[in-house]
Amino acid sequence: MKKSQKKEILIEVKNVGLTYETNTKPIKAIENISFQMGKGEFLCLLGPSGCGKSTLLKIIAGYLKPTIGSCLMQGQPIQGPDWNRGVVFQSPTLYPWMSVRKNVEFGPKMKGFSKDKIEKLSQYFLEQVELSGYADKATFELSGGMKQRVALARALANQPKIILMDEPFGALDAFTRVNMQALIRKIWKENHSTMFMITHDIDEALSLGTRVMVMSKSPGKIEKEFHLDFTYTAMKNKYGSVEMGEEYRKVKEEILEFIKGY
Ligand SMILES: Nc1ncnc2c1ncn2[C@@H]1O[C@H](COP(=O)(O)OP(=O)(O)OP(=O)(O)O)[C@@H](O)[C@H]1O
Repeated sequence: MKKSQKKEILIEVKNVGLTYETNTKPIKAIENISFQMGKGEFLCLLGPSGCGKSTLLKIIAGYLKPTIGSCLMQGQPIQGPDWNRGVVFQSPTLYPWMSVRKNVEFGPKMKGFSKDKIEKLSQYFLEQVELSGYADKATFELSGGMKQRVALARALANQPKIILMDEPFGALDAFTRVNMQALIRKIWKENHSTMFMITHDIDEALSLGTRVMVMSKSPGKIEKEFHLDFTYTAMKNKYGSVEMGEEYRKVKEEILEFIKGY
């Protein structure tokens, strides 16, 4: 794509704010958030605990309605959850009574696809998350990292236009986490996906995101934004790791400096 060509806008968040009504006092979680997401972007969202990251993700997913402002997908208001947006949470919510394969096939089945298409989809995405050999296992037989890969395959099999991930690797050990990062980068590249990911890990954000946004403490607002290409250099690297050069250190320090203020 030529640089002068504009990317197709997938998500538009316009002056969004959300206040939770509680039994005691209202809690203003986020306010005045506006941004657009283009097709193919990998956006990572960082911010201090409680600043409203999950609230924003749930609004984009369609689980919550903003108190003020609007959220659009391809120009249409987001009215509720739908197949266009796949969601992956920190703790994979799999159906424990179903096999790995059945978990992945659940969405395509609900969409009424033919048996042949359902099988093709589950086979393809189980291969992508490197779990073909575990298709007939029960999900309780899997490790945490494997369960998260099933959750990812299940979200991908619904062929959403965007995947929203809330701290997807937060519960995993450091080794598994690094492998999952390489896997998600590969999936993003191979499928030309659009990704929105919440993380607490600055290195994770910098090494995956083509764009990183940093939020301030509650009520959360977007305070900083970076357009990055470290993830592309990691793809070229034999070991799939990012070169932490001068530019990387500069961005990381700027984010650390900002977060230290909270
Ligand atoms: N259902 C709810 N009812 C009332 N308040 C809520 C609800 N969900 C979240 N909050 C409050 O809204 C604010 C933002 O919460 P949110 O979970 O969006 O933040 P977060 O940045 O994702 O946090 P963390 O990084 O710790 O997961 C917090 O003050 C939280 O206590």
